[in-house]
Amino acid sequence: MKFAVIVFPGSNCDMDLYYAIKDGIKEQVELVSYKETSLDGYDGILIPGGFSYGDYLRSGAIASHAPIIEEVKRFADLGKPILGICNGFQILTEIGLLPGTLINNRQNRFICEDVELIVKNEATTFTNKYKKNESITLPVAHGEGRYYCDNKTLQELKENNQIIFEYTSDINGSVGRIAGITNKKKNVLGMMPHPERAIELILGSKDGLKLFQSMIENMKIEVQS
Ligand SMILES: NC(=O)CC[C@H](N)C(=O)O
Repeated sequence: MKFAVIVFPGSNCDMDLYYAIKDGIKEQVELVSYKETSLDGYDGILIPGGFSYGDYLRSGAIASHAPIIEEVKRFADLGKPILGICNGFQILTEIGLLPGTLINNRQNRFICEDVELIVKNEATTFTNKYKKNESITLPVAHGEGRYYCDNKTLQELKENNQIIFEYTSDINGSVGRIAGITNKKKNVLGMMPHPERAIELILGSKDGLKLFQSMIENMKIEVQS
């Protein structure tokens, strides 16, 4: 199994993700430039956190026009797994692979802290090593992390079980305390908290590890079938 971590100008969690895969689940991983136009040979795509293009215009807005994006969309259409964390989540909403958007935190400042989340849907490629409603702790570090969508979209997210992670308290004003969602097909996950920064206890939590373990297990099953 081989993962690609897509690197944009201003990505700054790319190496965290790289090591989460290399050392956390001991699988192959390569950094792939935003200038590339092919993702052939990769089984999973990871879009890291950071400040792509300095978050100018809106976080993720300029990255959504990068050369690699058409290929990310093609990969999603094929049903292959894509995980976007923080700025990665912002990019996934900008390119329309996930509904809604991320806007300034209600408190209008950057927040950086460990937060408690509930795993609302454990029956996905990304979460099936967790228990339903399991409480986990992951760090957040964002200024534009407030998930927003209209009521109709929120209803659809609920009906299709697309809400994957929910904050236990209202940390930034997100609609429905949403911390992470998937697309309808459930092969694209976007989340604001950082599982790649919580893969060993020395980092304060290893609650993020099961996410990568779930992904790899399901990717292997998919390839065998
Ligand atoms: N850690 C990150 O990805 C930062 C996210 C982002 N660009 C923000 O501040 O909203």
